[in-house]
Amino acid sequence: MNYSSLPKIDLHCHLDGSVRPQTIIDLANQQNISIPSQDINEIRSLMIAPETCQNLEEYLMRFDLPLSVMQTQAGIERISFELFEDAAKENVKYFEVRFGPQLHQLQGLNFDQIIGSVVKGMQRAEAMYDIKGNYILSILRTFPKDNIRDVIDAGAAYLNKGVVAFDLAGAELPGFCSEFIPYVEYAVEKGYRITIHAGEQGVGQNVFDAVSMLNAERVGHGIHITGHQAAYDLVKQLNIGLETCPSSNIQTKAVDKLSEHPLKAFYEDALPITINTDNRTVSNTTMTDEVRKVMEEFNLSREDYFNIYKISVEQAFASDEVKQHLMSFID
Ligand SMILES: O=c1[nH]cnc2c1ncn2[C@H]1C[C@H](O)[C@@H](CO)O1
Ligand SMILES: [Zn+2]
Repeated sequence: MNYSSLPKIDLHCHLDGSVRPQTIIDLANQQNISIPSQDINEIRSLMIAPETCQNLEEYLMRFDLPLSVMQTQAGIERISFELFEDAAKENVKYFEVRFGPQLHQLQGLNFDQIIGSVVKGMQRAEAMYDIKGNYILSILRTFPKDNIRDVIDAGAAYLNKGVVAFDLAGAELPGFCSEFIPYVEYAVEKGYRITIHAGEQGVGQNVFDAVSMLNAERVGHGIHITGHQAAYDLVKQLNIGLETCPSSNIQTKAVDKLSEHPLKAFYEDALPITINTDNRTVSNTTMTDEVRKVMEEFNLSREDYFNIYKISVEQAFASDEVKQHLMSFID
C-alpha cells in the first residue's frame, strides 16, 4: 500500500507542537532569542517527547521552545503556512489545526493579530496547494479564565473565514468541564463548533461531561470511554467523533502500546473514529505515519481506510462544499 498517496484528513493537530525544527532556529536568530543549540538535530531532539515520558504533563513541557519563537505576527504566519505546506505534500486534503491564542501574547500581540496571522498563513498555503483548512481555538484549561471571552470575541470575526471551532486543551483533571460551561455557551452563541480534549489522561467521566455539559460534537482522544459504560453509550448514541492520535497516546502513556489502543474495537463497534497526528514535531509523526502504523497494526484494508476517511469527512467542521470536494477523493 502506498500510504503517502492516499488522500488524508487530519482533524486534530496542534500548531505549536508541529513546528519545523529549522524554523525554530531561523526565527530565534531573526528575533535574537537564545536557544539551546544551532544544530537542527539537537533542536529536533529537544522538541520530540521521549518514549520515557511519564504522563501528559511531561509531554506538554515540549511546547516551551516552539512557543518562544511564536510571539510575532510574521513568525506565527510562517509556521502556519509551513504546517499546511507539509501536510499538503503528504496528501492531506483537509486539515483542522488548533492552537492556543493565550500562548502567543508574550510580546504584546493582541488576539486579533494572533488569530489573523494563523489564518493568513493557512490561506497562503491553500492558494498554493490542493489543501483546505480551518482553525480551532484552544483554551488552556490551567490558565486564568479572565480572557476567554476576549479570545472568543476576537475569533468570532474569523468564523467561517478560517476559524470554525472552540476547544479546551492542556492538562486534564477529573471534573474539569463544569467550570467551563458559561464560556462554551458563549462560544456556541457566537457560532463556534465544539470539540473538547477529554478522556486522554483523565477518566471516562470527562467525556460524558464534555458531551452532556459542554455539548461537544467531537472529543480529542476519548480513549478512556473504554472504562466508562455511560460515556461509551453516549458517544455511540450521539455519534460523537473520536479524534484518536495513536503516537501521542503512547508517548503520554494514555495507552502502553499501539496494539492496546482501543481504536480498532471502537471502529468494529461502529463508533465514529478518526485518525490524527496531534503534534507532528513533538510526537515525531506525520499523517502518513499514523495511517501506516494503524493500518499495519490492526490489519485494516483499503476499504476500512476509506470508511474511516468518510467518517472524518462527516465529522469535519467544514462547509458542505468542502465536504463534497473531499468525497471526490474516494476511489
Ligand atoms: O495531547 C494534548 N492534550 C492536551 N493538550 C495538548 C495536547 N497537545 C498539545 N496540547 C496543548 C499544548 C499546546 O501548547 C496547546 C495549544 O496547542 O495545547
Ligand atoms: Zn491534542
